Amino acid sequence: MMQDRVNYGLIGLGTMGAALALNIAEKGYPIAVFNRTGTVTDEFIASAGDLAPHLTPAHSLQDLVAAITRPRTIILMVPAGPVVDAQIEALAPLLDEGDLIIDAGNANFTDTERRTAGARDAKFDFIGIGVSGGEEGARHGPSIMAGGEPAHWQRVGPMLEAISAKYKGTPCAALMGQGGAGHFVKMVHNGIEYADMQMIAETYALMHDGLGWDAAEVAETFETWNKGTLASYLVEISGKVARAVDPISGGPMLDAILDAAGQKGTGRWTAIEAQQLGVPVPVIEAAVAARNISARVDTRARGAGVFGALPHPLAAGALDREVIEGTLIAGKILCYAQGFEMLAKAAEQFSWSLPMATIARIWREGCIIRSDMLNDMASALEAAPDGNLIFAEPFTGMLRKHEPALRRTVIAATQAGIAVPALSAGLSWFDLMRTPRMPANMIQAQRDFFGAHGFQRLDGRDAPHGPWAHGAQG
Ligand SMILES: NC(=O)C1=CN([C@@H]2O[C@H](COP(=O)(O)OP(=O)(O)OC[C@H]3O[C@@H](n4cnc5c(N)ncnc54)[C@H](OP(=O)(O)O)[C@@H]3O)[C@@H](O)[C@H]2O)C=CC1
Ligand SMILES: O=C(CO)[C@H](O)[C@H](O)COP(=O)(O)O
Repeated sequence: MMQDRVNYGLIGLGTMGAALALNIAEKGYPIAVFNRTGTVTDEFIASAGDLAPHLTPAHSLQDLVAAITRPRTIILMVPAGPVVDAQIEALAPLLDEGDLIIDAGNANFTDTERRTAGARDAKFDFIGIGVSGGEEGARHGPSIMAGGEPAHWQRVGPMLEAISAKYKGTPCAALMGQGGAGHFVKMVHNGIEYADMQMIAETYALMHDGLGWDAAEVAETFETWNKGTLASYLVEISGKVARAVDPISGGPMLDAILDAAGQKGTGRWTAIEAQQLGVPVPVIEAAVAARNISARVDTRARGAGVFGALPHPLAAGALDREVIEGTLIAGKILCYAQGFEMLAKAAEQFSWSLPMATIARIWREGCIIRSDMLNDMASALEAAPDGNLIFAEPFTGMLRKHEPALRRTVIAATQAGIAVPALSAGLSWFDLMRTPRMPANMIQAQRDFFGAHGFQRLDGRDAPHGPWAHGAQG
């Protein structure tokens, strides 16, 4: 049998790497694979079935590099951070001119910028790509947000498009821009993912704790919503999750799961970068904070003991399924508007020409935040790439329609002590976005009082300081 010509290699046969390697091999790109723990490689090949002939196992980095024909393209699918640096360092002496390392994990974009710059002095190239879709997506078609130069995209774009998800035949993979652009977009994707998940979880609390619905009613609600405006992967899986039965207790699976959300960092990075850019993304920030609070299980139990446990049931007739659906629709629009505004600001700050409409398009399939709404978002961003989605139809009209539901929900939830931090952060942001005169005049006066920072007058007259300036303290 003729040997496959292998141009690709992959390091890290964990959840994502194994699935991605099979996807790549299946799409006609034979690939050599290496994993730190060699038995994992052997088990991977043994279970690869028909694809095994297109997968070349390697048990050392030297073997991996030797198995790949030049110019080599080697994909890293290992934990973000120092592990990526260690892999690059170990690979560097083995590589030749024109070889390319692709970090496909969830790297912090600043690391990708640093590594890209470092590779300029080396003989190999380096790019970072964001991959979303979990294990299933990696295996059958993820959404891919690539960083790098156009020449890199020319080189690996056809393979990335081939393995990506397709939305009505269009590949959900695209070049975002130079350096860390791909990983930045993936980071914001994950920030939105945190917010979307948190808002869904808040609606679950309203139904479960507030209205006292059982798991079947909650599941049926998510299933119904998934047939309408909210149709999305996260609402779909929430229905499946709510319907799942714990094989041990026989009760709802959700009732058996500890209420402490994990996180690997991408949501937190989104909030940090948003602050650095001066872009308000309060829904995402609230979602990150809610995960942090969820992890403080003991403190919450102490708080319940000292101050009385919450939540209480909702007042009779306070909310129903339609109102909560409208609430989630409004919250989702507000959160995506914040995420896209952050991307537009980053493009300006980092001199990236982020393809805003394309980002919405490649998120329509394959990724965790895929949803029907992204189709209209792509059209709106096509017309106004720098525009805030709340000012674009159909979202302006949808917000007008669903704002009363969001407000009613936040009021009812607050009265019952059902915390809805992401939904209420969305509402406050929306309220501020339509408040011509904020109380920031008080802040300006305070700043001038204690620090002689000055302010502008509404009437345009010169007024470097207020009448308190002479007695300013501190
Ligand atoms: N899981 C998901 O849904 C998604 C994950 N990602 C990102 O993809 C990357 C991989 O994630 P995932 O597949 O879930 O992770 P896993 O934990 O499933 O796999 C990690 C892989 O990295 C290897 N590895 C771990 N530590 C080292 C090390 N010090 N040196 C060399 N190899 C090491 C492991 O090898 P060994 O078998 O020897 O332990 C394993 O192959 C991460 O950056 C993650 O954030 C991106 C999108 C979705
Ligand atoms: O990138 C992903 C999905 O898009 C990964 O699943 C990531 O791990 C999710 O983030 P976290 O673990 O912080 O919830």
